[in-house]
Amino acid sequence: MPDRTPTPPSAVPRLEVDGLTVAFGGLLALDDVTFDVGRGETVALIGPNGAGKTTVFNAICGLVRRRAGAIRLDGRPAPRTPVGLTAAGVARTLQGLGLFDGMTVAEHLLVPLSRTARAGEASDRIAQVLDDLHLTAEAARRVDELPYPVRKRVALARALAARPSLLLLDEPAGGLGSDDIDALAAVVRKVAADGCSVLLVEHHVDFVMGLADRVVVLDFGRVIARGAPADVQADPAVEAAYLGVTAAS
Ligand SMILES: Nc1ncnc2c1ncn2[C@@H]1O[C@H](COP(=O)(O)OP(=O)(O)OP(=O)(O)O)[C@@H](O)[C@H]1O
Repeated sequence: MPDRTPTPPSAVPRLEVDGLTVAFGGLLALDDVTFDVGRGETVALIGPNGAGKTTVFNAICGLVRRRAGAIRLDGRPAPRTPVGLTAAGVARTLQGLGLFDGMTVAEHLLVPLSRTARAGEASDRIAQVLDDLHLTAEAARRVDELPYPVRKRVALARALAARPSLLLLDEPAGGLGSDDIDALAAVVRKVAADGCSVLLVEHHVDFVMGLADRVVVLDFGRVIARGAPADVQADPAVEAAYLGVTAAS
């Protein structure tokens, strides 16, 4: 008898990247990359410069053409447009932050809410996110007047404003000091505890190992290791390709 037991919804990963292959001309930037992120899970994608981490994000967001492979959200093909991805609960931060000089902190948070939330709901949500990210005092400040660590918090706050259920974080700890990194880790832990899935690209090894439930290691576009942080850290192939380099630099 075939097993007709329906798969419980919680068993379907929030994000599946399945056999993802991306080429830029003759360069194979991603070669058959497969991993998933469960609900409320934090998965880190690490690897040396040029390994293909940002290209994974760009493929998930429909910004690069796939040569092969599938990307699924809750078991269904992921939308490939920004509007479709936002509607599907996906939010992303960028390495370059992507903030708009001249706009205030609060105005940045209004952007992702303007399509969906009613006015009262939007202002309540903005107040909540500003509070969560310790940005209330800066709400009316122009972002170009703020120091870099605060600008980074604004970029994260904007990504969180619409309550994403999948958050893609591109080097969130880059350029931050240890106090800001600890505060960031606390925010990400809370977001994940509330059920949001997090995919994290990051070079800061201590931050990754302390935060991620699982780690996927890329090198030259291929997955060379995956598993619990301690197992990945102890993997000789990872040491040779990445962590040894990081430790020495
Ligand atoms: N638009 C593009 N056109 C051509 N080559 C590209 C493009 N984007 C990325 N690449 C190349 O694809 C490879 C993977 O780049 P990617 O930026 O994804 O690496 P990464 O792991 O994110 O690196 P880093 O840690 O430095 O951000 C690199 O060799 C890069 O030069």
